[in-house]
Amino acid sequence: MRDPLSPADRAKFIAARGALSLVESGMKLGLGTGSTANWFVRLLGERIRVEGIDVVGVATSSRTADLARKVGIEVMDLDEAGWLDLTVDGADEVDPALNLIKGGGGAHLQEKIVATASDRMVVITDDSKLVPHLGAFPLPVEVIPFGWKATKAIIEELLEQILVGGHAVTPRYAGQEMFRTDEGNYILDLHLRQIGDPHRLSPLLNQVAGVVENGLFLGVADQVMVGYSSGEVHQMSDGGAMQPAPILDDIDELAFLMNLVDEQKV
Ligand SMILES: O=C(CO)[C@H](O)[C@H](O)COP(=O)(O)O
Repeated sequence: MRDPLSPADRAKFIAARGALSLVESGMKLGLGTGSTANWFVRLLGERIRVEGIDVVGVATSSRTADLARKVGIEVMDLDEAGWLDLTVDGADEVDPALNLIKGGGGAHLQEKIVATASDRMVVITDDSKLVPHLGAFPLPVEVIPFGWKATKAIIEELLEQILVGGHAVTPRYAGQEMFRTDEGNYILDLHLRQIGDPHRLSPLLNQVAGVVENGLFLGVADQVMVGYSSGEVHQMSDGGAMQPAPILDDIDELAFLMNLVDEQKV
């Protein structure tokens, strides 16, 4: 039978399934944002439906909160939850030291707060996001709207001082309007090609007045689940070592996916 998922979605789906095996009843979970994290949220809803496990979720965006409630996950805010057992989220780039670029969906501020308020952060990704060095993906920086052009100019000057040319800073748009984060802020995308020293760049960016948070997640992720379109999933640990990950077999995958197809979600 033809797979209802495209190869790209199969890889994201299987990474999310790999992380599902880390969830235990009683956990407080951070729920990431983006197409890969959405698979995890849908699968978690299915596990709650089938097994009746008792978990609560803290969403990293209003989009994720809406989806989580829809699939039957109890959603709390972070202050109510206090501290989280596990956060599962996607990424735009992952290097062998498990450093990340996030914020392609513009949610990296809440994502970073939630991930760092968790005992463990597990990244779910397809293999296309694995890179030897961060920086080919534009680095998102959330800035407050007040004086954002001045903030942008200072970031450009900073990049000029610490990088060897060839970079650009572009405001993110959603159609004709500037993209707004859940906090009402703007995103500047830094086109850097390669980030030589992310540990140096991250605090420098965050020191600029008007910058709220950048999308570098350094030393935040504990583990990475890498999904492949072949249906395999591997766990990557710090240093880039890979080993096959277990998959829970208590979800009727075909029925779950066909249901989404019927609802035209796939
Ligand atoms: O950081 C994010 C949102 O701010 C996402 O996790 C990242 O953009 C990956 O998204 P996707 O799973 O859709 O490729």
